Amino acid sequence: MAAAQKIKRTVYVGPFVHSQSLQKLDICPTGAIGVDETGKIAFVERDVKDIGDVIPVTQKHGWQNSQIVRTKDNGFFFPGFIDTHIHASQYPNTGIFGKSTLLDWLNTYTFPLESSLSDLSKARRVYNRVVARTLSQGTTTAAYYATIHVPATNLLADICLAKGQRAFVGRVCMNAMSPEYYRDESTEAAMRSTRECIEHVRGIDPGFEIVSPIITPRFAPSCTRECLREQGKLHQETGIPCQTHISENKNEIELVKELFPESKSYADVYDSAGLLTEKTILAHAVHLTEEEKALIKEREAKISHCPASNTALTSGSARVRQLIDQGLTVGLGTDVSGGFSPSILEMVRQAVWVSRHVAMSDGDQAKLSMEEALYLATRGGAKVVGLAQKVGGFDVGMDWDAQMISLGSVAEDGLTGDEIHKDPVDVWGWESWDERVAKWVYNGDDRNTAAVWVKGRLVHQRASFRP
Ligand SMILES: Nc1nc2[nH]cnc2c(=O)[nH]1
Ligand SMILES: [Zn+2]
Repeated sequence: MAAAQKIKRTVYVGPFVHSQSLQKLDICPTGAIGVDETGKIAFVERDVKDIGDVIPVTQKHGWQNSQIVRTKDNGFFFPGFIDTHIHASQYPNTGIFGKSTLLDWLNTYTFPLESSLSDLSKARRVYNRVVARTLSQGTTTAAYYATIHVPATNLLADICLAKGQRAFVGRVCMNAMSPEYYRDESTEAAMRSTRECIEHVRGIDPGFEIVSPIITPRFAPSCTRECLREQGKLHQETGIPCQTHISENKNEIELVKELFPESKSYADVYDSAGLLTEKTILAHAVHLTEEEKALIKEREAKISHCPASNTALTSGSARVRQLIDQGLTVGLGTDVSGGFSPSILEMVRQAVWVSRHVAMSDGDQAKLSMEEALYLATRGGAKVVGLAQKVGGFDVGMDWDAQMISLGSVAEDGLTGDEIHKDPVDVWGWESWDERVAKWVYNGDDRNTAAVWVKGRLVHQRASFRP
């Protein structure tokens, strides 16, 4: 059964920051957020006169005997990050990509590693670590690709539930153009395995409250038409979300044209199979045509922007400003291990940098601001995974999927050698709140992530954090 954690009513006291809109951050230095026993946000107070004395707030809401959790050291609460695209199975290869590009990278680095997770003890090591690592970096929701293996995929779902990370866990379907040693032997076999994993998740979390299955055709080249169609039928019958890759790399696009000459486009291959819907996550979308963008918008399919991966594999620079301006829904993805980091905070930076390079050729309007990239990492990502009403911000009625950021004490003289390593950010005391957030975005890392909650449950904390 789902880890139905009974939790205590808690008031989270201190500054909080979350996206108000795509362009605007809502920064509230004097906040108090009440989270009830089910992990839902019950109230949000913005003008706590003395955050040292929250009795008046607790009395106002009749929450006298609730637990109090305070920020400290120039800290603030921020919504949990949403990783809309990550290959849990590829985690050991993080940082290993050499000078490869997608299609050779798959054969050289990726298929060998993924196929080795048939060894369940290896899968256990990899999956325990990638869930622990991403939680430590504030990722409260992740859309995971596993491998073709049923036991290992079920294990990933078990680990996410046990550790309390919200997750979409996808058994990868690939019955074409894949190595003999690593492929589904037929459409029937692929669908049987996928259904087994869906039923496993239904068994451990019947309401998909924390862990949900997700139908995962790897990408068009690695599935026969029949296999794509069967997954499309399953997607339409069950309403279970689906994730895949699209238009990442120019050679891949040419390959799809050769393999599916009857289709009008890459997006049309998925659409013809019934895989292009409002519950579909399309990773990359670097080289979409105008027609494809219009079709994706019409189907309300979602986009996962994976800046680190697109740069590492020289796939291209996604025109995110254009995608947003044309009304497409965009979130961020680490795309480990095409991407070199499991950190969504790093993806916020990478999305800003990729947009700067686009701007150097397309003009300033292409630049993404820090605020916009943080929106993509939270509310945008929540829309991509279909949880926009539940997570991504601090609104009453949402779940407390949150992280406490601590920027450390104001910089003093006389730090000893080792102390300088404690905090990656130097705060001087004269910064505005906007400036503090900017310092976290551009200089911060997991050393600043003091604690992480999912649905009100404390799922990660640093030793320095005492709830
Ligand atoms: N980046 C990336 N693109 C893909 N396209 C198909 N499979 C993959 C993968 O594992 N990573
Ligand atoms: Zn991917």
